[in-house]
Amino acid sequence: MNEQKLFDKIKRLAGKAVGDFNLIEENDRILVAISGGKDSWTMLHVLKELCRRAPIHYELVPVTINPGFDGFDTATITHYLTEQGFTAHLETTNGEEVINAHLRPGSSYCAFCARLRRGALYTTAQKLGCNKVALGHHLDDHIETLLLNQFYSGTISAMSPKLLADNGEQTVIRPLVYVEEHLIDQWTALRNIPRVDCSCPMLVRRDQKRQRMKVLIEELQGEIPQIKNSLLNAMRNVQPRHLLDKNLKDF
Ligand SMILES: Nc1ncnc2c1ncn2[C@@H]1O[C@H](COP(=O)(O)OP(=O)(O)OP(=O)(O)O)[C@@H](O)[C@H]1O
Repeated sequence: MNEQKLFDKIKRLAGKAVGDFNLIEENDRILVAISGGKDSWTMLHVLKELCRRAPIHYELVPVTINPGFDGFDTATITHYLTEQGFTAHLETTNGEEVINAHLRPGSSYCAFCARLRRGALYTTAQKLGCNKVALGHHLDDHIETLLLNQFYSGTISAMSPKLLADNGEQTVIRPLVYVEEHLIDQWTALRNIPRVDCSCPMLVRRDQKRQRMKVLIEELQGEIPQIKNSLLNAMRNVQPRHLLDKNLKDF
């Protein structure tokens, strides 16, 4: 597929998610969370294009949380945002210091860092008058989380495409929920989109459990070609009657 066809496909899938879950409404001011990685850049391009053609009015406000790790390349992020016609909002946190001081032994560095970042995103959304926060999680992220939670946490849950944040103020949206990661990989490579990583000292050991889920799904895909769609459908087709949760059913 060429660059345009790939982008059209990604845009169609994101547009479907926006419609299915009512992700964007009139006069929304959406904080678009930009890590500098492929997923968030793709989300920004798609939302910008959908915004251009939308029958309703909404605004996009890209925001990057600088986690404070040495080497985090804010210059590339600012430059690319400016090139795309946006103003860069950078918020610097002392993430590394907080993590080093408060992370309990055995807890996940990445998960702790993500929680801190989420807090910083909500605070920034409030400061900038944004009622929504858009995150770049794609279909593979959703189904990996579904498996991770079953295998390691003993819950049947994943990530919602639309969820009121814990602070009760902002709504988190995930417009790439239907977009497979390989489409994003291919499109960002063809389009020469810059890739900035978080420069975290744990980067090489990062998310090993998630990586395991990724490999497992890839392995099974040989045998079950529709596995990703099937897992996506499982999240849309919960049958509490056939589960064991006493909170969902009287026994
Ligand atoms: N430093 C950050 N500043 C702002 N938003 C962030 C930051 N890091 C992550 N996010 C948001 O959270 C989403 C999920 O983060 P995660 O660390 O899982 O990234 P990822 O799957 O590698 O995505 P990406 O390719 O965008 O980096 C990102 O797509 C982005 O929207």
